[in-house]
Amino acid sequence: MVSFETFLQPNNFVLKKTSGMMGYDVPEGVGIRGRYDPEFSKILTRDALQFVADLQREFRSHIKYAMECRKEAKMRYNNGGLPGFDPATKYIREGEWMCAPVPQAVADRRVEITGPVERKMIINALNSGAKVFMADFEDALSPSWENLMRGQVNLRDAVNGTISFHDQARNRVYKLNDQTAKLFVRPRGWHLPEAHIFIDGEPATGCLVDFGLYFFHNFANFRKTQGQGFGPFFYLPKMENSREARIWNNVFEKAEKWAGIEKGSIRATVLIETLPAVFQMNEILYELRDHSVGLNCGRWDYIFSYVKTFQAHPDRLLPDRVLVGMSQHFMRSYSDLLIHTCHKHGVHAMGGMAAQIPIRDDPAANEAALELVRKDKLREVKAGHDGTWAAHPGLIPACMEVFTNNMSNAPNLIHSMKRHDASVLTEEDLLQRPRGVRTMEGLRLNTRVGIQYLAAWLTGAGSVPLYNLMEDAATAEISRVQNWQWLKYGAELDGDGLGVKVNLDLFGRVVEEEMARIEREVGKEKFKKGMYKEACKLFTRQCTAPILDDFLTLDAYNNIVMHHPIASSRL
Ligand SMILES: CC(=O)SCCNC(=O)CCNC(=O)[C@H](O)C(C)(C)COP(=O)(O)OP(=O)(O)OC[C@H]1O[C@@H](n2cnc3c(N)ncnc32)[C@H](O)[C@@H]1OP(=O)(O)O
Ligand SMILES: O=CC(=O)O
Ligand SMILES: [Mg+2]
Repeated sequence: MVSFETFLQPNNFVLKKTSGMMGYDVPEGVGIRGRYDPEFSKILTRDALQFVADLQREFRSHIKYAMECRKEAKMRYNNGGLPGFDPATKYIREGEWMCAPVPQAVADRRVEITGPVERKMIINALNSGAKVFMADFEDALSPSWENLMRGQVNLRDAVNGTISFHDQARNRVYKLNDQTAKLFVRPRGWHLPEAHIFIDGEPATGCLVDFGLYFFHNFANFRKTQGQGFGPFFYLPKMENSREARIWNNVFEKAEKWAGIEKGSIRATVLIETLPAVFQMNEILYELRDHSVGLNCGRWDYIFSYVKTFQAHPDRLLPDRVLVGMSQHFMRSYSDLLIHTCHKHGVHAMGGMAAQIPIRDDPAANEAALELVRKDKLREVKAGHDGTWAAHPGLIPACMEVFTNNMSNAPNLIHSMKRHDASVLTEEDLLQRPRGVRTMEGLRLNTRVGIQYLAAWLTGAGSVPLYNLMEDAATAEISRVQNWQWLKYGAELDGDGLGVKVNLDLFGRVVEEEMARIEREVGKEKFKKGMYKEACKLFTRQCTAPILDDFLTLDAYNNIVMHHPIASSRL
C-alpha cells in the first residue's frame, strides 16, 4: 500500500518537453510552444493568431484588474464579510430595461446537451435531438494542447458540415444528420492561462484563445448555416462580477467590428455559477444586454463557490455533497431569482445539469436514475426555466418530454412565467446555510471520486462516468473543497452515529483505504498504467493545503503542459 505521507510531499512534477522540426507561422510577439501538427497549423494561421494577439493586447490589463478584484473580494469574505447586492447598482436592478430580442434561431432551447469538444461526441451531440449542443472547452475538457487544438479542428469541421468520424473498432462511420442542434461554445474561465501560446512574453488568456480561434474560423459559416444571420453563440463560465461581463461584451464588440458584422450578432448565455454572481445577475445582463441570450444555473460550480466563498466561515460547513441539491433553500432561491431576473429582461433562464447518466447493465437502477432526472426537470420547468441541460443523449427524450408537456406549445416561458414572487428573495435566502449531516461515507466518496476524476483529467478526459454519475471539473471541485473545509475546521461527522472529527490522521487513513479500493475496482493493470498515484498526490495536497487554492485545475494544469520544442520551465 502506498503511504499517505508520500502524497504530502511537495509537487515535483516537471513540464514534459518534446522536440520537433516544424514550426508555425506566427505574427510579431507571438510564440507557439505546443506540438506542431499540419492540421493544427490550419487553425493557428498567422491571421488567426494576429486576431487572438489583438484581443490579448487590448484586454489583458482589464482581465488582470478583474482578477485583482476577485482577490480583494476574497479577502473581504475571508475577513468575515458576506457577498450581497451592490448598493451602487440598485438603479440597474430596479430599472426598466430589456435585453435585445432573442434571435429566432435560439428561441427554443428546451433541452441542451453538453459535452467536450471531442470529435465523435460532437457528432453525436449535434445529432442527438437536443435543441442546442454546448461544446465545452471548460468543465468537461482537460485543456491539453492536443484536446484544445483538436477541439478547434472538430468545431471548424462541424460548422462547415463536413465533420465525420470513423470508429475503426466498430467499423462505424459518424456523420451529421440533416437536422442538428444549434451550436454554443463554452470557452475556459478568465483565470486559466494557455501555456502553449505566448503573447509578448506572457502566456495567453485561455478563454481568448478558445473564443478567438473559434470566432475567427467560423463566424461567417455559422451565421449562414446555423444562426439565421446571428451568431456565433457562446456560454460564458465562472464569472463573479459584472465587470467581467463588461470585458466579454467589449471582446464581442471588437470581434464584430473586425468581422464587419452587426453589433449584437454574437449572443451568449452566462452561467451563474459563483456565489458572488447571484447578486450581480441584473448587472451582468445589463453589461451584455446587446449580446445576451440569458443566464444558466451552473449548480455544481455554484456549490463549489459556496464553500470557496465561505472558506473562512466555520459556521457554514456543508453537509455531505449528495445532500446539497436544488431543494436546499439557498439553491432553490438562486434558481427562482435567476428565472425572475431573466424573464424581467426578456431572455432565457436555463436550468442546470442533473448528474445522473444512463445505467446500461441494470434496468431497475436505470429507471430510478431516469426518474430522478425527470423529477429534477419537472421542478425546473414548473419553476419557469425555459430549458435544461442533459449530460448524455440517453436522457434527452425524458427531459424533452417533461419540458414539452409543461410548456403549452410555447418555445419558451420568457413572457408567461415572470415569477414576480421571487423578486422579494433576500440576501439571507440566497446565503441560507445548507441543511444535512456529514458522514464518513461522504468523506470517503469525495476522496474516491476526486482522485479518480483527477487521474482521468491528467490523462486527457475532462468528463467521466463514476458510480453512475457524470463527474467533471465542477463536481470534482466540490469534493476537493469540501474535504479541505472539513479538515480545516475538524468537522464532526455527525450523520452516521460515529461522531468522529475529521483530522489529518483520519484523512490519511481514508486516502490509503480509498486508494486500495480504487485499485480493486479498476484492476491492478489499469491502476498501474493510469495516473492514480499522481492524482492522489495532487488531490491530497490540495485538501490539506494551509491556504485553499482557488482552482484545482490551475494547479493540475502544470502537469499537462507539454512544451515543444525544448523550451523553458514552469509558468
Ligand atoms: C457541471 C457542468 O459543467 S455539466 C457540463 C459539462 N459536463 C459534460 O458536458 C458531461 C457530458 N457527458 C459526458 O461527457 C459523458 O456522457 C460521460 C463521460 C458522463 C459518460 O460517457 P460514456 O461513458 O462514454 O457514455 P456511454 O458509454 O453511455 O455513451 C454512449 C454513447 O453516447 C455518446 N455520448 C455520451 N455522452 C455524450 C454527450 N454528452 N454528447 C454526445 N454524445 C455522448 C457516446 O459518445 C457513445 O456514443 P456511441 O454509442 O456512438 O459510441
Ligand atoms: O457548468 C455548470 C456547472 O454546474 O458548474
Ligand atoms: Mg461549471
